[in-house]
Amino acid sequence: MTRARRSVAGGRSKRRPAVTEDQELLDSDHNNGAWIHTDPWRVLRIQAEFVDGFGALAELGPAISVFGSARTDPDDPYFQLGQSVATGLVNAGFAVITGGGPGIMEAANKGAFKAGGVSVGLDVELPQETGLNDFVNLGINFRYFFVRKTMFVKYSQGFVVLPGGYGTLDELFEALTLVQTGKVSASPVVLMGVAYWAGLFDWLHERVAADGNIALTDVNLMTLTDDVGVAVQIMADAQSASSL
Ligand SMILES: C/C(=C\CNc1ncnc2c1ncn2[C@@H]1O[C@H](COP(=O)(O)O)[C@@H](O)[C@H]1O)CO
Repeated sequence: MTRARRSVAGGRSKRRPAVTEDQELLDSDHNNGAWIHTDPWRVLRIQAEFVDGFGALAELGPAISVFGSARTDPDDPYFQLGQSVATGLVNAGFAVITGGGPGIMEAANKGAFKAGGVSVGLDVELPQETGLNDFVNLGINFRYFFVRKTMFVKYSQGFVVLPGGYGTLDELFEALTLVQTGKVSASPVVLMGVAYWAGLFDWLHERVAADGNIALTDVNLMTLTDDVGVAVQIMADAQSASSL
């Protein structure tokens, strides 16, 4: 499979930025108030990222986003799980979308790539940026986190979430919030790594739902499984149901 690597931001160097574009936008005291003049123009750059992202992904077809830790080693069992579920998703006719970085992202891209599928990496400018992993065949570089997050949601029909930290939790809860509030049509969310997620799942049941802050149906937006076949079948069933 040929590799199409695109940079939404254009020919940026691979040097680590001292200050990222997100930081310049979000730190309001940055640049001694120069933002008063630069932010209105920054909107055009943000707009261009949306345009380029939409252009690159418009014809992707059915796809599943796989989220998980950037720090998982290739010899970790969760790396193997991420690779296997991505292979299963490709065999079921899905493209696989990740953040394009190391760890679980690389595992999922590897599984998709080696299965001959479309392996998307949505990379983002970070101070500790590592660049796209070697198993991405449709790669896009974003400067703005929120633009990139829009792409995960807009071009995925479901989400598979493996163990991870704040980044993964942010992506998981964004997907859940959008489904819960009806901002996107019901999309399956599968958590893989039952031992890892069980504590969170129990807390959501026993504390968050019990206190009335979410409904039990909100907890049930997620399925916990370690079984690749089950995860893939959930995505395939949802896809068939949505195309009826
Ligand atoms: C931390 C290291 C590299 C970071 N590189 C990343 N590249 C692309 N996407 C990333 C990166 N780090 C986080 N993400 C996104 O968040 C999720 C993982 O975050 P977590 O905090 O590690 O759980 C992941 O799904 C990405 O979308 C050097 O090791």
